[in-house]
Amino acid sequence: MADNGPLYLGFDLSTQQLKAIVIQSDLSVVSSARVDFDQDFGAKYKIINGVIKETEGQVFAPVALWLESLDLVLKRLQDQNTPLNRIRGISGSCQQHGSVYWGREAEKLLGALNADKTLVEQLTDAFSHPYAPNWQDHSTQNECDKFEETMGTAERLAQVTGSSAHHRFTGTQIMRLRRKLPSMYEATSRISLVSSFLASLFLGTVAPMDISDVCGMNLWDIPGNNWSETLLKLASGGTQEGAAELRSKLGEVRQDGGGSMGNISSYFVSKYGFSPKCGIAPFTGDNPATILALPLRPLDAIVSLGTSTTYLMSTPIYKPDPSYHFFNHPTTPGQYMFMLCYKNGGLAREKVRDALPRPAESSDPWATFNQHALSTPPLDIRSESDRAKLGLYFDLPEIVPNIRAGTWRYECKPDGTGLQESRSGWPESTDARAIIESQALSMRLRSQKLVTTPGEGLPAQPRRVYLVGGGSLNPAIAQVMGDVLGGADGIYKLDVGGNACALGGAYKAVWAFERRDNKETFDELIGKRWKEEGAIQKVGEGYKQGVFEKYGSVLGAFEEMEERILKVARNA
Ligand SMILES: Nc1ncnc2c1ncn2[C@@H]1O[C@H](COP(=O)(O)OP(=O)(O)O)[C@@H](O)[C@H]1O
Ligand SMILES: O=C(CO)[C@@H](O)[C@H](O)COP(=O)(O)O
Repeated sequence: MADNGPLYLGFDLSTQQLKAIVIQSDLSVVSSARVDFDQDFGAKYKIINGVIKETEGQVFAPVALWLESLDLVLKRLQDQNTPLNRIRGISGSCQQHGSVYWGREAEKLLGALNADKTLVEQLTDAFSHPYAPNWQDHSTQNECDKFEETMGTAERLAQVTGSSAHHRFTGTQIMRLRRKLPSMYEATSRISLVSSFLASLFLGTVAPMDISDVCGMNLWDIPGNNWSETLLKLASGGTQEGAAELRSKLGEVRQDGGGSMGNISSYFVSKYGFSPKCGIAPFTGDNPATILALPLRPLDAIVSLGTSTTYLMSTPIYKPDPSYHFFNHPTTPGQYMFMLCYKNGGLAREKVRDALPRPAESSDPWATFNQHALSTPPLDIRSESDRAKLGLYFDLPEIVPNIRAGTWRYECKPDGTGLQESRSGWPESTDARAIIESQALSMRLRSQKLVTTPGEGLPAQPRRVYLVGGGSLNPAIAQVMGDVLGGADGIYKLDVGGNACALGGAYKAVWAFERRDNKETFDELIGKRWKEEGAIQKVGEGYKQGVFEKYGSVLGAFEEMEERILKVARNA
């Protein structure tokens, strides 16, 4: 490593952990550290998988947990002798949709932090609410109905805000909390997204929201590039004054994803040795940051296998639909991020894994799951007379399709006809492949309009599929994902697969502070410095003629299965 060049720090504050990664201008990684919420603070904050679950479908995280985690992750970087004094810029990525409620003392407390004390000791009184609603929350069906009623249809709401109404979207969450906790809402001076909350700690003042992450609220009018007055009014009680008050709690939205919002707060200078000149770039959502972890080309897709599973593409075409999401691109005006998001990702796969016999204590906990996933043929069709097996494994109520928690097992002929619920079910060992197939079939179904043929004679599919997030470490998941989704050029994983969003945050910091004349685009700058070798690894063939088509034949049956279940099992 050059011993005097600038360094950049990227964070990822996601559901189950806080990660930090330090890189150089040439994008090489210098050091990284992480705090695992359950391992480090599980008992103290009574969290499971980073969150607390309550009645009515509420899911939230204690804000104090994140304050403690920030001090701890910085200490861990310091303990590795990371030269924090050389960090020129910081950015980061955070779980989307979560909201943090600041009280009237917030600015005063943020601006007067003393390095002899911890963040949690000094900032507990800065909040009007000690909890941040989490993206897994599903307590807001009433509010979702109102959002769609107010705009007329789900399609119209999606046209304006990039998404139809979603339980986890911040606008519906704010509307519910205002109804449930009016005095808390009244005592709130500002509302941050998780991304602008983390940026605020570093800035020492409440930071503006980010132009991409703001699209996860159902409040931002994407084509109009402004808050939707109609939706602000709805979320704040139906009056003009209420809308104005909410607008001021939300604050201005920063239009530029790059540049500096200001220098780092003196707390971090005194306590951890940061340079007082270190700048803070806008932080964004973890999914927008993931598409910044590598130069994405048209027809490339990213599948993020974290707590949630997401499917991401970058596109210049704004084509919203109630079954998926559009966000502004985090760095490039005129570009958009297409996203599918599933609640039933990593934890649902873990549940199937844990129903199988446990591998020996010392070996990979996924060994048995992987062995079954790889030894089961596609759709468990072993002979011509076999029927294809299709399942849905929803540990939590799903987002799209909007189906309650449950497990369903169906069968159909290999050509997709004759769909019926499986009478005898199937052994748990078959679930290992079936759950990965099911998650991938859902993504293929919903993204099919966005892909075209990547080469002559090839069916429409992504060019490359990049896997990131914790699950990308799993070779069996990579193989089955590729079988279903295709990927003419193969399936790849990022070498820092589990750290992709933190890396995207760090790349964003490099671009934010080093872009030429404030004009050079993210793709131009990162494209020149990013080297494929050492950054990604091919982990699967992707498109396999015959196999891809086999899954294509049952795609209609998969959709029909969802529709049938939806009719009887719509979320309460
Ligand atoms: N080898 C593995 N195989 C499959 N899944 C894994 C493996 N290692 C980690 N995971 C999954 O990764 C998930 C965490 O992913 P991560 O991207 O770090 O989560 P988040 O960013 O949501 O906190 C865990 O829930 C776990 O199921
Ligand atoms: O709700 C969404 C996206 O809409 C989730 O993707 C969250 O952003 C949390 O992500 P992970 O913790 O799974 O990374």
